[in-house]
This record gives sequence, C-alpha cells and structure tokens, in this order.
Amino acid sequence: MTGPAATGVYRRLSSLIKPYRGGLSVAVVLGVFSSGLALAQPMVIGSLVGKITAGAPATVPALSLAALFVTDLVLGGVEVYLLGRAGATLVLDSRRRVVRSLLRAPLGLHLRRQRGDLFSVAVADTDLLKTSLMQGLLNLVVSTLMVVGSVVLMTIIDPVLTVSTLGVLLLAGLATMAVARRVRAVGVETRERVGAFAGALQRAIGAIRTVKLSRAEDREETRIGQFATDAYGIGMRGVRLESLMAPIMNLGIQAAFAAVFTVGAFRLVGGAMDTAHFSSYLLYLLYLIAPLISLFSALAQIQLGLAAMIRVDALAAEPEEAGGAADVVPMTDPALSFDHVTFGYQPGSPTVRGLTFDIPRRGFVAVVGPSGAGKSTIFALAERLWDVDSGRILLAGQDIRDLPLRALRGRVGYVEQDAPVVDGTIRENLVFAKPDATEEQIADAIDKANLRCWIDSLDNGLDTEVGEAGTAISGGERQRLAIARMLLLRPDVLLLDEATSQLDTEAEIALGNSIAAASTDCAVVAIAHRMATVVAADRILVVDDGRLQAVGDHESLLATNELYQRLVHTQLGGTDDWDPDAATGTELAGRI
Ligand SMILES: Nc1ncnc2c1ncn2[C@@H]1O[C@H](COP(=O)(O)OP(=O)(O)OP(=O)(O)O)[C@@H](O)[C@H]1O
Repeated sequence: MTGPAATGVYRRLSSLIKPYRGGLSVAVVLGVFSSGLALAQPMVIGSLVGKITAGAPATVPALSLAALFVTDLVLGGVEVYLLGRAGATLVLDSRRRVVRSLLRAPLGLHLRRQRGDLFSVAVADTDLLKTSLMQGLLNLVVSTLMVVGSVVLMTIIDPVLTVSTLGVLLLAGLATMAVARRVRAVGVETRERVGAFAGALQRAIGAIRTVKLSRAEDREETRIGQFATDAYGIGMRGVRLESLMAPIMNLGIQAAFAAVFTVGAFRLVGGAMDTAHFSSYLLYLLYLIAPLISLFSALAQIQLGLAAMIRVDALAAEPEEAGGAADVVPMTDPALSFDHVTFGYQPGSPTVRGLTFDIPRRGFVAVVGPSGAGKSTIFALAERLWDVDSGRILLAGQDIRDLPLRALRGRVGYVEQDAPVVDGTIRENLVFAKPDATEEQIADAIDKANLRCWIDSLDNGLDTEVGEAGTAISGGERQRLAIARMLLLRPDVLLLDEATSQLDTEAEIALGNSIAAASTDCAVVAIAHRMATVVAADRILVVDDGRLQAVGDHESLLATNELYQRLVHTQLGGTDDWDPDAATGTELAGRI
C-alpha cells in the first residue's frame, strides 16, 4: 500500500476507531501515564543509589519507589480493561455490520463468494480488528511516547551518550522497518489464504453426507489439506520475517549497550559524568528497549489489522437489496402477471425470454418443463431474488419493483424444493416467517397442510426438533411443514417448488390436499414434478428453454402439445390414460 491508497486506508482507520476513541483515549492516557511513572523509576532508583552510596537516609526514595510500583499496577489494570472493552465493542459492531450485509445483500454475493470465506471474514477478521488493530494502535502510541520520553530524559542526563546510542539504534530501527513492511504484505495474503481454506472446509462439511456416500473423505482431506498447507506456507513466510526482526533489534540493542559502556567509561574516567547519572542513564536505556520492540511489532501488528479491516469493510459495503416504497394496493385479478419478462444470470445469455402470462387470484396453476427450462428462475423473479432485465412483473397490477421487499415477500410465499426447513423445532419452523402467529393460526395452518396426524403422533408435538436442515424428518413432512409456514403468512400467491424425490401415496395425497386447501384461499403456483399435481391443476404452463410454450389443462395439452406429451411420459411418470383416482385417491380427484 502506497500513496493515495494508503492515505485512504489510514483515513478509513481513523473513522473506524472514531466511535471508540473515548475508551481508547483514556487507555492511551493511562498507558502514557503509567509509562511516565515507569520513566520516573530510574530517577528514583538513581536517587536511592546516590543516598545509599553517600550513607544518607533513603526512606523517601524507597517509599516513592513503592508508590510508583503500586500506581503503575492499578493504571495498567484499568488500561487493559478499557482497551479490552473498546476492542470487544469494535468486534461486536463490525460483526453486526457484516451480518447485516450477509443477510441483506443480493443473492449474487452468496454465489460469487464461498461461504467459508464469508464466515472467515465474519468470525476471524473481525476478531483481528481487536487483537491487531486496537492493541496495535495502543502499543504504537504508548511506545512512541515512551521512546520519545526516554530519549528526552537520556538527553538531559547526557547528550553525548544519547547521540551515540541513538545512532546505533536508528540503524537497527531502519532495518526492522524494512522487514515490517514485508510482514504487512505477507499478512494480507495470509488472510486471503485462510479464507480460501475456510471455503474449502465449508464445502466438504456442507455436503458431509455426499462426501461420505461418495467415499470422498480421503480426496477431500487431501484437497482441504492443500489449502491448509498453502495458508501454512504463507504463514511461515511471516514467521521467518518476524524471526528476523528480533535478532536485528537485539543486535542493535547490544551494539547500543556496547556504545554506551565504551563512551560512558571515557566520560566517567574524564569526570564528565558520575556513577549515579550513569546508572540512571543505563536504566533509561533498559526502559527504552521494551517500547522500541513494542513499537516495531505494533507496526507489523497494525498492518495485519488493516488487512482484516479492508476485508470486513468490503463485505459490509455490499449494497443491500433495494425495494420500492409504494403503498400496497388490495388484491385484484389476476394476482400475478409476467409481462414480456426476459432475464439472464449472465449478460447476453437469457434464461427466461419474453415470458407473458397471468396467474388468477384463486386456484391452482402448475408449471412444467424440462430440467433447466427456467421454472425455478420464474419463481425467483417473482420474489425479486433477481431483477428482470426487461419486461415487468405485476402483483395486483403493481410493478413488484415499486413494492417494499418485505411487503412483496409477505404477499408472495415461496416453498422451496431443497431446504425448506431450518434447524430448530417444528414450532420454530412454522412461525419462522410470521413470529407473531397466534395458536389458532398455527392450528389452522397445520390442518391445511395436513400435518395434524403427524404432529399428534410425536411425543414432543410442536416442540420436536427437526434436525439440521430437517434431516430428522421425512421429505414429505419437510415439504408440508414448509407449506404450513407459508400458509401462516396468508399469502396472496403461494409458489411451491414440488420435491423431485418420490413421495409415498399417502404423502402424495396429503400434499395434494394441502395444495387444494391453499388454492381456495389464494393463488397457488406449483412447479410440478409428478402427475398427481399436474392433473389437479386448473391451468398448466408449459415452459421450454425459458419460453412459454403452451397454456392449457391436462386434457387439451395432452391432445395438442408434443412437449407436454413427452413430459408426461418421461418426467411426470404418467401415461395417456393416467388415472388420478388410482394414484392419489378420491380426495384429490374430487377437487379437480
Ligand atoms: N444462480 C444461477 N446462476 C447461473 N445460472 C443459473 C443459476 N440458477 C440457475 N441457473 C441456470 O439457469 C437455467 C434455468 O435454471 P432453473 O433452475 O430455473 O431451471 P428449472 O427449470 O427449475 O430446472 P429443474 O427442473 O432442473 O429444477 C439452468 O441452465 C441453470 O443452470
């Protein structure tokens, strides 16, 4: 970092620590004060030595020395507490900023960056702000003042000796600074490598079942190990550089002592200095060593903290998803309309093209199409997880870009296919989208989602844990639980991405009944993966390669649309004479 970039970083550092400057300043003042007291110690000790060697009473300097020690201890304790508190608050505030950004940034962020790397910023880099930045800054200020103070006092005692001491120390200091600059560069790279290691680890842990079932433990261990080795390699470069700093400083200190003793001997012999002043001077030299080392290591420490600050800031500065501010209008018919919608994940490569269709206010619409046709993308667009490239999506006649996101996502419920439940109890899952739901509303949603029998059969009922990502409950239960959660919202439009995995007949009937119950209250749109769902629909949208190919009911599409016929036979598990009663029972068929 040089020039304007470095200026920007230091300006940002100054604004970052501004809110904590109260505690930090007091800690610095205490640190300086306690350093000042430490600087007074050689004077007092010198006077003690002088009194003893002259045979005079030494009570006053002895008591003064004891008072200095005690005060130093107390001030040191308060300083550590204040610094710790300022650092912990900085970590807390930074984590809040990062969490806010992680939850509110557009989905693109989560696709662009590995989760482990994002965790590493939220957990490890924020912590470095405290350990490296706050501590480093305090050490820097206090050490600098202590060095300056020592040098001033040493100059007062003997300027000639001071010039020779500083000459030697300056050379050692310059060499140490050169090494410290390289430590900073290595530190930045280390943070990035640690982030990459966390990303690799998260990939395996996030798919631990797949790893085990694919017998990929050894391969993943080697792969992740490689990332760890990379981080180790760069970390070791840092260790080697840091280990260079200590000998350089030590050499400088030894040379300074040699210079002081040599020049001092001449001055003692020549009568330019007495033993009391010489012992005071030596003690100041000793006191100078610790702050000098602390000053140079603080410089390296701060560079690491700056590397962390840059990563934290970059994440916290991710723009939030932007919603509109229009007032929500009452529901109309059609509930949801796509008007010539085109969208692509990559520029110039549209995933949906010129889509135009209406979803009526009530009833059930199924969306079918080959894998990759763009069905889930249509749902994601309706929730504004992505924004259209051209065209409009209207909810009750209002462009969804004009609506506040909370209002939009409250009116359009989305039951996703893969991970519709979160770790916690059934109750926590039910009220996840509507934490203030009443017991009556919960009971109603449970009934509509056909979950009553299942929940009643559980020992802990609503307080049963569903396991991480719902692993402790079946696929059908997960799906209906997610439907119940969305029904609690009382959405105007319910989007349902049906599970692709096979459900047994009973679960299939239950799901069909849930959809049927929901579609009497609102518009239900389901990406259908099974025949029972498709034939239950009032209207079917056939999507192919991002385009709407046909719209109709089962019979008419079966008679006229070649793609639909193919889908029925190949993907939906149906036949031309498919009998809904035989497959799912009369409850569902009775609704059609
Ligand atoms: N986040 C994304 N980034 C880039 N491309 C994506 C993303 N999500 C989906 N796609 C691509 O967009 C296309 C449509 O995907 P989409 O998930 O909408 O299809 P689908 O019809 O729902 O498929 P399926 O039935 O297999 O779930 C696919 O080619 C897919 O690879």
